[in-house]
Amino acid sequence: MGSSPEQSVIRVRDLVVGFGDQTVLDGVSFDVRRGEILGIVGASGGGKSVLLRTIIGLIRKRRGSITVFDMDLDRASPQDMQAVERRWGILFQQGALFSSLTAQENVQFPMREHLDLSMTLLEEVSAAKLEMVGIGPSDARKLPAELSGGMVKRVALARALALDPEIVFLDEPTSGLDPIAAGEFDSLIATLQQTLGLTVFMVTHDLDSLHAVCNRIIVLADRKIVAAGPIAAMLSSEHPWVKAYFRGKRSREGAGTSVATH
Ligand SMILES: Nc1ncnc2c1ncn2[C@@H]1O[C@H](COP(=O)(O)OP(=O)(O)OP(=O)(O)O)[C@@H](O)[C@H]1O
Repeated sequence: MGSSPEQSVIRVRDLVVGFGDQTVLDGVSFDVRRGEILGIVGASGGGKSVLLRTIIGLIRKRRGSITVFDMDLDRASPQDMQAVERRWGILFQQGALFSSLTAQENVQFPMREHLDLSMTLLEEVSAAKLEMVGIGPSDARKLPAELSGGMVKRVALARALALDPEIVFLDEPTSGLDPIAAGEFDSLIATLQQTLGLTVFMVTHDLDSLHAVCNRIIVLADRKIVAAGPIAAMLSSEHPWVKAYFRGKRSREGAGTSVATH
């Protein structure tokens, strides 16, 4: 097929993923546009993480195509794949830092693997990445176990940004954070997206994140995409799950509060 519009950095078409008898995603198609923050929501166990992990190649799909930076991943050679992987960063659900390495060493890890930097430069660049996410020099020397949950997420984000990626994949980045820390993390993501021009693919349950930072939202239900669009489209959707999620009792609407961003 011909090439896609330039601004689509990820193109997923007719994706089918399953395990044994279970079909988790059944004919999912969507685009991620350059520079947007796309939120993925859906019921617990509905396949959000599976979708993320399939795109990055950790889960094998049954059918469909995934194109990243105009490269059909099925046709990518190992070298092509390596080149694509260098252009994305990933923040896994629990942060997934190496427990025996300090925060700064964790950030240096992908740099050591992919870049040929002197020790001095490695120190400087990793310190700058940590600074960017609000981690100062004394915390940079701590092990993950000595950091708070919010700090671990920040360090994991710095590590995801280590190679200056164009896309970052975030799997529930604010889960486990108190509302203030979650709000700070959201602001950080929005700021980084604006200053670095990142494209962000974010799996989340966090309604505040969806309201505050996502340009567009995709809703997964019954193995398919049942709604896609900005928050306004979610608030006016009549799909039962979308309605319950965005306008139900636990939503801002349901709680009777006005929509405010911070
Ligand atoms: N490696 C695997 N092997 C077998 N089944 C799996 C595997 N990974 C995920 N699943 C199944 O796929 C389904 C979707 O899981 P997934 O983790 O994507 O849900 P989710 O939408 O991210 O949920 P949550 O919001 O609770 O994190 C679940 O039924 C899960 O048990």
